[in-house]
Amino acid sequence: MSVRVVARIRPLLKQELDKDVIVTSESTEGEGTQPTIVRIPNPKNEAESFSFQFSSVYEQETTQQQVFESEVAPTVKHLFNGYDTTIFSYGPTGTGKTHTMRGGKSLADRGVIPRLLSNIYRRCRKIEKDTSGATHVSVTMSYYEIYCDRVFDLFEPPEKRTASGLPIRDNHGKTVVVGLREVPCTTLKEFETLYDQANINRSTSATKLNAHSSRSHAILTVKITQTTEDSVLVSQASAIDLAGSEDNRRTDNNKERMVESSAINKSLFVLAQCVDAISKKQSRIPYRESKMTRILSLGQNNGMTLMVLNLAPVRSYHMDTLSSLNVANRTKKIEVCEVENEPIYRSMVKPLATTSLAAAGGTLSRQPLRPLTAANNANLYDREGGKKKGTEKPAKAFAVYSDNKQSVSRPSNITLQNQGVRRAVVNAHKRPAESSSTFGSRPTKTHRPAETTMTKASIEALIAQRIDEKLAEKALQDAATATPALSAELQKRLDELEQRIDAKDDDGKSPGLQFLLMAKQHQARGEDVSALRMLKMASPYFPENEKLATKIRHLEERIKAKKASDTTSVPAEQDHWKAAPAVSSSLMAPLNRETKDKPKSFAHDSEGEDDEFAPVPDSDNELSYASDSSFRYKSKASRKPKNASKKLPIFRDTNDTSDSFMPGEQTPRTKNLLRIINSKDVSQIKALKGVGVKKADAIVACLLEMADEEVKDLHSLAQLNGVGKKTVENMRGGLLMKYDF
Ligand SMILES: Nc1ncnc2c1ncn2[C@@H]1O[C@H](COP(=O)(O)OP(=O)(O)OP(=O)(O)O)[C@@H](O)[C@H]1O
Repeated sequence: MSVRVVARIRPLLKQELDKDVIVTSESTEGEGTQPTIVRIPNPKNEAESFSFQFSSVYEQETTQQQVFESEVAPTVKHLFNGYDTTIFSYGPTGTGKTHTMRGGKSLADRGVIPRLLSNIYRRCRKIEKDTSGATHVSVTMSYYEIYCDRVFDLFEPPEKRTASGLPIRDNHGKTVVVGLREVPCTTLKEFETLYDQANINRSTSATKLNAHSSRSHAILTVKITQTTEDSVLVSQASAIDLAGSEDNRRTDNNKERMVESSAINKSLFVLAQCVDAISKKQSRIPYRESKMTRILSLGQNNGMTLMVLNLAPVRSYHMDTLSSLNVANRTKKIEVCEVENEPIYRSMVKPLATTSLAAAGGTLSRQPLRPLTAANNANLYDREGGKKKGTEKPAKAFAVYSDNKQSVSRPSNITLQNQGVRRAVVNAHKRPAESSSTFGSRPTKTHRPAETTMTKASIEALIAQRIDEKLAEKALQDAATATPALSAELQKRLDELEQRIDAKDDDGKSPGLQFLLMAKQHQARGEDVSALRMLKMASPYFPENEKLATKIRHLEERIKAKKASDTTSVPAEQDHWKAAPAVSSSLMAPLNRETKDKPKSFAHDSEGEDDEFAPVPDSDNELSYASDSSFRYKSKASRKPKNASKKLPIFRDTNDTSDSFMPGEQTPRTKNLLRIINSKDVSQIKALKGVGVKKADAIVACLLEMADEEVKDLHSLAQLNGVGKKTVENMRGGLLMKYDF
């Protein structure tokens, strides 16, 4: 299933005015229903607006309790059934991330974390009571921050910190923080004391944009261990309060804050890159470029993931809000494996490892994945407030044993990294049950629950094997369609640099090197504007470094020269972090324009800031990181429709002789229709003539399957499942003629 993304718009702060509110919510199902759309004006043309659809949108007046009850409480049941959950808040500085996660001191103000713990303890007591003490539930937690790309244990007082922080390591595909304390915590009261104390240790400072700005990402991991006479089940909840992105043109940050801010922005920038790379199924996901992304492992982590996108409603956040909406919009497309942790039978418990797991949490290694369970649970996250059919924990499909993992050679042509499904496949291959060489590696009969028979086990093993085969097939297909990797030579150089950085990292010597690495990577891909940004972020770490200053100067000059020579198309390279909204520009907004606006123009019209935010692309696809040219808005005239055919001018209006399938000959009406389709926004698409909810859903499903492909012309549109020529004519006919100028 995908990451669930919800947006929360915070109320106005004292100094903010009603007249400056630009972010609003809407519901698709009519008045009184839960909004799902965030609407915000196009900064280039306020007569237009962009809409972004999420699973839920919480308006200004939403209480802490409402957010918790709707989003987090339903996950607790699954947590106790053995599923891991990750909840993280994301958004610009001062938008309410800490308020959402931690909240205030009063009962009503308590945020997601204290409420979650309160819920967990209540459930612990209930389980113990219901089983008359036969099940014992223990809760332990770790809490740490990533400050300037260094990891610090928040349960340790600051004076005990080493300058370089705690090292992180990869451990069988999981990121672990070495030496992190894992503290038992038996009551809510104990938790509150610990948590409050730890939060004092967290790095916060006053900035111009937030009097109590978090200067670090904070990760709380709660591990729940349910022990019965013969089994141990471990699951964990991770709650992550990310630091907010900062536009340093607005912060007036001093040098110290600037260094923090660079580190925050860099890690969030990498997160945005990871999100983009995952959603484009690229073979290289840049997780390693920041500790936060290594730990968060979006798309790699199993279990349920909830992203709360925090937004400020006012104009001063306009660009930051758009950037965050854009990233969140991509995040919702990330698929995560929903895998249930399996109980470990007590006779099989292994000795505890010496390191604490970070994102993986805990000292027990996770059990082998169970593809069948994962498949069964695809719809587990019940959002409709009740039990969905089939959302109950599925009956165990086959007996569960904690065997020693066997090393099985990986299929050579499957990329193992970064793909939840692929990892599931590989892990599945490690499952002893699936080994074709009988069940010899299974525990001996004395280790098994008495009621399990060999026949049943073999049937289950067969079923599991078939499922694994199917998953392997899918992984192979994915691998085949993945974007080609960087050249081997370039990749090698980047890897070497990464290793050097890793080595220095542990000494805490040079986080600035990481910016340089990223600058190099961007330059290698020809992304000069992003490279420049990275070099500038690196510069506080290398004050008075002439070479770096010269490099920055040269790059600036090159970008300027490029702009000058490129006046027809829009030369602005999209900065990933500041990326302009790639989504659904509103259908209604252009239609509602009262002024005689020209059709939306993406022409580059100014220097400076606009460079970063300038043009609003028609779709996600144009926000590619692949090359400089991919950041440009190609004039539509220069686009080659995929299946262009000169012989098919079938969708011409009688008054429109120019519209055909040839590049450059589409009328504004056709362009508008394609823009609406490519927005993948169900609410817009269903508003087209002759398209209902069902058809709109089918179209969006088709588009999602096409991954990065856009529908480039009417002919391609007519090829989509359930569309056809007539529907296209209807859709197009229903759009106002005023676009045909
Ligand atoms: N839903 C809300 N209701 C009331 N006040 C809120 C709400 N959300 C945020 N605030 C207030 O807005 C201010 C900024 O919130 P907060 O510190 O949580 O932002 P943040 O996103 O965590 O910022 P940073 O990234 O700088 O840490 C605080 O004064 C907070 O109390």
